[in-house]
Amino acid sequence: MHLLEKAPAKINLTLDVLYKRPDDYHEIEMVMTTIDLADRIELTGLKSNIIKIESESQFVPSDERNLAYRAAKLMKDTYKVHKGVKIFIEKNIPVAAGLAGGSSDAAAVIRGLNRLWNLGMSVEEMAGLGAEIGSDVSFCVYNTTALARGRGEQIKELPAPPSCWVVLAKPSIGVSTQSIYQEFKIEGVEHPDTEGMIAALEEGDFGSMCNKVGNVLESVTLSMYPEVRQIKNQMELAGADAVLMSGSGPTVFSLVRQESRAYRIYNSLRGFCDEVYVVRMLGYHKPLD
Ligand SMILES: C[C@@](CO)(OP(=O)(O)O)[C@H](O)COP(=O)(O)OP(=O)(O)OC[C@H]1O[C@@H](n2ccc(N)nc2=O)[C@H](O)[C@@H]1O
Ligand SMILES: Nc1ncnc2c1ncn2[C@@H]1O[C@H](COP(=O)(O)OP(=O)(O)O)[C@@H](O)[C@H]1O
Repeated sequence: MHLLEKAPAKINLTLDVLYKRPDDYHEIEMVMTTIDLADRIELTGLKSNIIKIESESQFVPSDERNLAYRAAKLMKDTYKVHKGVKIFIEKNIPVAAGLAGGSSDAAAVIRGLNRLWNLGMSVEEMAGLGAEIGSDVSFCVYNTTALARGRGEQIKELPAPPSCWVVLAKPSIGVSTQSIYQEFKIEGVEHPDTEGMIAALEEGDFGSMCNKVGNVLESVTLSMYPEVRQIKNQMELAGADAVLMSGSGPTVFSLVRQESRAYRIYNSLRGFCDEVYVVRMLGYHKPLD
């Protein structure tokens, strides 16, 4: 048997750090949503009891370091499944970019194997298992717009953002999430208005959503990588309605109401940034005026 799962990227509309925990993780609060830039995961049942990873991308490991492999292994071990699977990953999401590509692949494998092996898991069960792989995997299992708390694994679904354009630009550097959290200092931090962002989504208010974006990790990554600041400045100059770095970076995104302006930003960035995308938000809330 053979099946497909889409694994979309996420962006952070907010990311706040509340405190550092004794287990060395940070207690966080973030509003995230999925966008129409996705990896494609193909699962094929195998008679032999192995997990095989295939991808044409040179950037993802094809062994047990791959988060998709770890998801399949965890599913097999937890549910004592004595069957094999081949996982083909069509990689479209930039790697180590703050877009949760690896986490989304892992989540898609969990959703897909739940179907392939008829395990009957609920979304909550799949998200709980996903949390054992990484902090962003639970959100990716839900594949929606949500408030994530704890170390990222406590998920509360929210209404989808008002429909708009998203321009993404990733400079040609990879950023280690761990190193950004390590450099982060809580003293003097300007916390984003998470409640205000939730209210903006509930009201479907595009302008208010743009006013409330904020990410406390942004200044850490901007100070380490000047090219990220350059992209941010360029997007602001080209007329974005809101500009923010996603996750620990280095991808920066613009939210834009008008399609023509989204392409103006896209064209203004292509000169000095190889990876630029224009996509839409996923999910539908309310059309813009
Ligand atoms: C910053 C965020 C925002 O969505 O995403 P990305 O930039 O990676 O997309 C997440 O918090 C990242 O999630 P994820 O990449 O799954 O993190 P994990 O693999 O669990 O952890 C990687 C490392 O980040 C740090 N970490 C992660 C989550 C958290 N709440 N506190 C932390 O301090 C820890 O040092 C950990 O060792
Ligand atoms: N399926 C996968 N796709 C992308 N990266 C993966 C995957 N499996 C493991 N990785 C590793 O995970 C790290 C983080 O990748 P990714 O999830 O793309 O970034 P981020 O957490 O910044 O959104 C990379 O160093 C990469 O080598």
